[in-house]
Amino acid sequence: MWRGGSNTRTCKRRFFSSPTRSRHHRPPYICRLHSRGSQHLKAMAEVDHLAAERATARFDVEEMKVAWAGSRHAVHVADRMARLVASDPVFRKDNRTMLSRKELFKDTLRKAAHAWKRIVELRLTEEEADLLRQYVDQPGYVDLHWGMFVPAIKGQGTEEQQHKWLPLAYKFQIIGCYAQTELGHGSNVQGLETTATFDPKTDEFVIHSPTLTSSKWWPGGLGKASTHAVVYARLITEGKDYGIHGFIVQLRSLEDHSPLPGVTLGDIGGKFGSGAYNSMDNGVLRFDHVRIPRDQMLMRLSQVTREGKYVHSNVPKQLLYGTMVYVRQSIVADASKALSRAVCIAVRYSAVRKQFGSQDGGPETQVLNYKTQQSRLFPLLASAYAFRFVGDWLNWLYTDVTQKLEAKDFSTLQEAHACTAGLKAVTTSVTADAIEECRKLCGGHGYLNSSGLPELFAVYVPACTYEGDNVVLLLQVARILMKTVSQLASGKQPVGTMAYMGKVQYLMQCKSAVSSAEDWLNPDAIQEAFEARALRMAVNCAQNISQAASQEEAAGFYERSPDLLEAAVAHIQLIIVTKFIEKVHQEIPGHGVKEQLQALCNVYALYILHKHLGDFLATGCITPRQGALANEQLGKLYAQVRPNAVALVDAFNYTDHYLGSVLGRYDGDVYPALYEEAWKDPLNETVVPEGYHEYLRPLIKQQQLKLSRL
Ligand SMILES: CCCCCCCCCC/C=C\CCCCC/C=C/C(=O)SCCNC(=O)CCNC(=O)[C@H](O)C(C)(C)COP(=O)(O)OP(=O)(O)OC[C@H]1O[C@@H](n2cnc3c(N)ncnc32)[C@H](O)[C@@H]1OP(=O)(O)O
Ligand SMILES: Cc1cc2nc3c(=O)[nH]c(=O)nc-3n(C[C@H](O)[C@H](O)[C@H](O)COP(=O)(O)OP(=O)(O)OC[C@H]3O[C@@H](n4cnc5c(N)ncnc54)[C@H](O)[C@@H]3O)c2cc1C
Repeated sequence: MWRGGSNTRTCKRRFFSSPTRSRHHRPPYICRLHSRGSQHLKAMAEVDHLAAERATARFDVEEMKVAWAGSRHAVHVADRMARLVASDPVFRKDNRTMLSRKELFKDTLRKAAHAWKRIVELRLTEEEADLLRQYVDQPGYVDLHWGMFVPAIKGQGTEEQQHKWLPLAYKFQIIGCYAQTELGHGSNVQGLETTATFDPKTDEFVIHSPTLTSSKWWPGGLGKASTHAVVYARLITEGKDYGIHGFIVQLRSLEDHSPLPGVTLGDIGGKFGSGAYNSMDNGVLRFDHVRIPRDQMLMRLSQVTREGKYVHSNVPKQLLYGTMVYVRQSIVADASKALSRAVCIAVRYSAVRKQFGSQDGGPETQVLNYKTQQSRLFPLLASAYAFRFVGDWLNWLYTDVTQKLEAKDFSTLQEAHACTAGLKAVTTSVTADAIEECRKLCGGHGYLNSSGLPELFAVYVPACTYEGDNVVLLLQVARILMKTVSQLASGKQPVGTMAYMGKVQYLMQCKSAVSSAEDWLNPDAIQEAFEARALRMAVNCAQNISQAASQEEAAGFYERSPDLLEAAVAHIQLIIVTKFIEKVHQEIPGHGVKEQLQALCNVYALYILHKHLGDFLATGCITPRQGALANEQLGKLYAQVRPNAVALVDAFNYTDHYLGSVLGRYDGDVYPALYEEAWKDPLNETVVPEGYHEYLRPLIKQQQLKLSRL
């Protein structure tokens, strides 16, 4: 083993004591490896430091890959696309955090262009192309082009409008973004100020930014790349303000990319962290009476006639928010990806890392064997699987609602809104916190950029804000919960994910029958406790709001909003638990796969129960003794997960390129990688740093002079 410390220390001392080394030297450890020839390096690379961990797995990893990806086909396609990206030098990303903003942005343009070239050359399907872009793993204008601009036209454009604009977008003859948020308003969409005033004389809309706060602010891809935008503005015709509507507006010349007359635009500046979301050109945009033809108003939901008459189709006006619902749904699926990446890094590294516990010169303890490490890490592993399955279900729900909308059935619109908003809020908040927890689980090395975790955190954390601030979205769920509770008295039966509220008589007074730790393995016991908790919290809020008799209902809601948030979270956690339980009830092929998922499902549910024990106790759903039994069972489940942990993260099937982490390497050969990575830092290009002669030497000399005078 290379870790015969003394050699390394000698090399290091010699290296640091040599002031005359040339630029781009290699560190002595690496030289030593090279002097032994590439054969030795190859042998080193082939060592699987995690082989022993993989050997203890009690299930078929290949079949778990299928369960995770959704189908054998999905595993196969994802595998092909991940390898295609990993083997292409243009998609290199290990230097990303060292690039300046300008270099990073150019690198993003280059990657996007190259990805498109490969998609066309290889005639990739839409599914393959989406995966390829995902594995390129660098936020950029294409995300908004495909993710919001195209869906906005599809969802809100008429057939003629789709016919005109979509082929241009599909072939990248135009590049589009989604320009909704303004400097003064993001959450409050109805408060947007940009105006689109119809001029019947010319059959045009005049798009204008009347105030500083009406400047569009944040849209991704707007700053530097987009030629067009779907702009949300207040529609004014015949002197009347009809509220927010979408318009397709050209922003830049298709010849030289310069802004069109009346358009002022640019990038809004650097963002949190190195690399990360700085590859995206989030932009600012102002209009000075910019004219567009009337037929560039997205007219599927409402129209303005040639004469300037406003006509609203007989559909709910909230369909205007359809693009946001679509993206919120995809963000839930993305949460499981980001979370599983972080967990994969932390689990593999925790199996490699050893601290303390050596007896008689024997090996030290793998940190993964510490119960505290397990109790912090395994719930996150379980959450990654939970979010994956609830994401699949949400995708089904979204497709189902879309089909119903096509048939003018709007009955499930509220359910789609509540589920997408609530699940987006809970999964992104948990994932952002979990990435940070994984960083801590990796100790000091987790703080290095080369661990991949700082960048993953920085790129992920805005997910708690974009597509709806999580608190604002949870309050939407709470409002729907309150509406549902208020309708119970009239005998209206709740449907979909609210259906459990129909069992109000039972759930308000039921007592958990759990009397041993093993009883908590019964899914019915879990389901009942979660349903009772969620319902009782919602009913308590409703009672508190109505008891504030002197107040208007809205004022009561406002007063009680912190409690309402918690009630909304309880409802969403119930959905996640329910969908996980439903998943493990299905037939799942593969030796031991179902058993592992069952264990993870129980970990997820009992961890939430333990974490929110106060809710369960305060609402009287369980007793303190039952709470303690749940915790006892949780400990047993962690022991069950332990031998399978590495294989459970292998099942995510991530390439080392996609993970982008020296700590999460598949082969677990962490230390040489960490060591080599350090030398790549630009600061190590010279042994004596720039600035030495200007600042360090004079300081040291001055101090020496002072001392010599004493
Ligand atoms: C290392 C590198 C790794 C890289 C990879 C890491 C992974 C990264 C993953 C990336 C994934 C995706 C990338 C995405 C890019 C993000 C780009 C971001 C884009 C944006 O942010 S776009 C802007 C989004 N803006 C918002 O979300 C605004 C939020 N506000 C609102 O939605 C609304 O204003 C509101 C809902 C809060 C309030 O609306 P309002 O009209 O005022 O009405 P209310 O009075 O509250 O409600 C009225 C009724 O309408 C119902 N309602 C509200 N919304 C909807 C809806 N969407 N659908 C259906 N019904 C709705 C509401 O329930 C009320 O009903 P009621 O009258 O009570 O019956
Ligand atoms: C990285 C990134 C990319 C983005 N991309 C786009 C894009 O492509 N296109 C686009 O149009 N927009 C985009 N946005 C904007 C984004 O959608 C908004 O920032 C988001 O919707 C939040 O709105 P806000 O900034 O107005 O927050 P605010 O609403 O100002 O939030 C500030 C605080 O007020 C609280 N708050 C607000 N309202 C309430 C309430 N009613 N009750 C209780 N608390 C409340 C919030 O919880 C938060 O704590 C992006 C944002 C980011 C960060």
